[in-house]
Amino acid sequence: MNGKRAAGRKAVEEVKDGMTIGLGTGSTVYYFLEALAEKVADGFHMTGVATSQKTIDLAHQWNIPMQPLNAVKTIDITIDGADEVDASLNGIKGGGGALLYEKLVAKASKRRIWIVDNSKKVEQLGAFPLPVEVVPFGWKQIETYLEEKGAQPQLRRGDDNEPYITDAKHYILDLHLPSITDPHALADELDHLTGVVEHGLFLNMTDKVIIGYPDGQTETLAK
Ligand SMILES: O=C[C@H](O)[C@H](O)[C@H](O)COP(=O)(O)O
Repeated sequence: MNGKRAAGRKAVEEVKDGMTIGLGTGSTVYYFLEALAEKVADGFHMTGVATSQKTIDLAHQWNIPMQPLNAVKTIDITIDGADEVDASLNGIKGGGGALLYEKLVAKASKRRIWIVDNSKKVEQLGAFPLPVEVVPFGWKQIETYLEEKGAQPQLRRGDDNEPYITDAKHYILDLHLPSITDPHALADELDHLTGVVEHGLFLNMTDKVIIGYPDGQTETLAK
């Protein structure tokens, strides 16, 4: 068993019959969805709200009942992955490009749980490139500004070498920062930058982190 699978399958214990469940994105969430689909096949009732087209596709494939975010009043719990998480349970997300919808779903959720393997645990955020979602119009201006700030932005590209396009039709600049000493100050700056739609700093946005280990064990960090 790998750590991602251990964390993904453990998270299924957090969901209860009748819940509206936010469904994150990524290779760890894949295992959660797989386990959830098994429960649904056994008669478990739930409504899923996806954070990406990839997750919608998987949910449809596995007969997980879904509704769009606009169709639900509130989300009971969201299970999502993360690219890095520190001891204060702050994290970087968006390695898979889903940060905008993930943040919207997280904000609409009463409880939020991240599932990660042990490689994602860090002392300080920033080794993982920080995704910043920007509008395509004038993205070069934002790149230049961030370059001058020393953030080493790099336009994310797809396999075809064309700019990667998010589900909301934006671009992503990945920032290569040496480390993030003050995530709150950086988040504040990015929040106020014209043309930036969202960034991958998720601060105070999870209640619990389930960490999976290669031997199949899990560890839980909670606030
Ligand atoms: O945009 C993608 C999400 O934030 C993912 O949850 C994150 O990148 C972790 O993905 P994975 O579980 O594949 O490492």
